Amino acid sequence: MAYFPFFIDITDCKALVVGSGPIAQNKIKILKEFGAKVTVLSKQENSDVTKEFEIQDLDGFNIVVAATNDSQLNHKISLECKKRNILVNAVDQKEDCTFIFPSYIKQKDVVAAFSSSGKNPVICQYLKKENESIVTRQLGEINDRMEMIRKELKSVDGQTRKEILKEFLYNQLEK
Ligand SMILES: C[C@@]1(CC(=O)O)c2cc3[nH]c(cc4nc(cc5[nH]c(cc(n2)[C@H]1CCC(=O)O)[C@@](C)(CC(=O)O)[C@@H]5CCC(=O)O)C(CC(=O)O)=C4CCC(=O)O)c(CCC(=O)O)c3CC(=O)O
Ligand SMILES: NC(=O)C1=CN([C@@H]2O[C@H](COP(=O)(O)OP(=O)(O)OC[C@H]3O[C@@H](n4cnc5c(N)ncnc54)[C@H](O)[C@@H]3O)[C@@H](O)[C@H]2O)C=CC1
Repeated sequence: MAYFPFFIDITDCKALVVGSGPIAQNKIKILKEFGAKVTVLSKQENSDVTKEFEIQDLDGFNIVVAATNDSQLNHKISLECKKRNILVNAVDQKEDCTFIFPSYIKQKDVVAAFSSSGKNPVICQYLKKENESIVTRQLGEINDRMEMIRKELKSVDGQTRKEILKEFLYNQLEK
């Protein structure tokens, strides 16, 4: 079954990443790019908390990424998060994830995200590459401008508003 693409506001969510190797670093960068408050726990020095993981380390977090190289530990973290209704991603096992990271293009607040529902991340990378010429920086900037215009058009009837907004968008794209 395909996964449904919820877009979720994670600003100021408390995220815990267990592990600080290259795979964890990528997830940390992404979570921070979308405004989450990230704590990194691992046995390595390049973490906020340097220690062996224990279950009570999950206390107080809304999002957890199990990014260790120990698949049994990642599985254990996932089970505990599921019990506590904490969103969990395990980097080595799709079944241990209650959410997965897509491949995405972000231009300011415009976000295009691609998923294979965990079947084949390389397809996601292909889709990202193919769409980079459409999801441009310009589109991100136009989006900001259109937010203001849309607010000003609140009192205009729906159909007219839609037409004005579409025309504005296409005009801007031609510039
Ligand atoms: C389920 C998921 C969970 C999650 O991580 O969220 C997951 C799981 C796994 N990935 C594995 C391997 C690889 N993953 C990548 C790349 C990406 N993987 C990402 C997401 C996801 N990967 C989630 C599903 C997303 C979906 O399909 O919709 C991307 C999109 C997002 C990101 O991580 O940033 C990012 C591309 C971003 C970009 O470039 O834009 C590459 C390619 C590369 O390295 O270049 C490889 C090597 C090739 C291969 O093996 O396929 C393995 C085997 C691990 C092992 O060997 O042990 C597992 C475990 C398993 O399959 O169960
Ligand atoms: N989802 C994805 O896109 C991909 C996932 N992977 C998976 O990601 C896993 C991690 O990869 P890397 O970052 O390269 O691994 P790594 O070996 O560089 O890092 C492992 C990290 O886990 C920490 N760790 C291990 N046991 C711990 C414990 N008991 N308590 C606290 N911290 C602990 C280590 O201190 C280290 O920071 C791989 O084993 C692989 O299965 C690999 C490729 C892509």
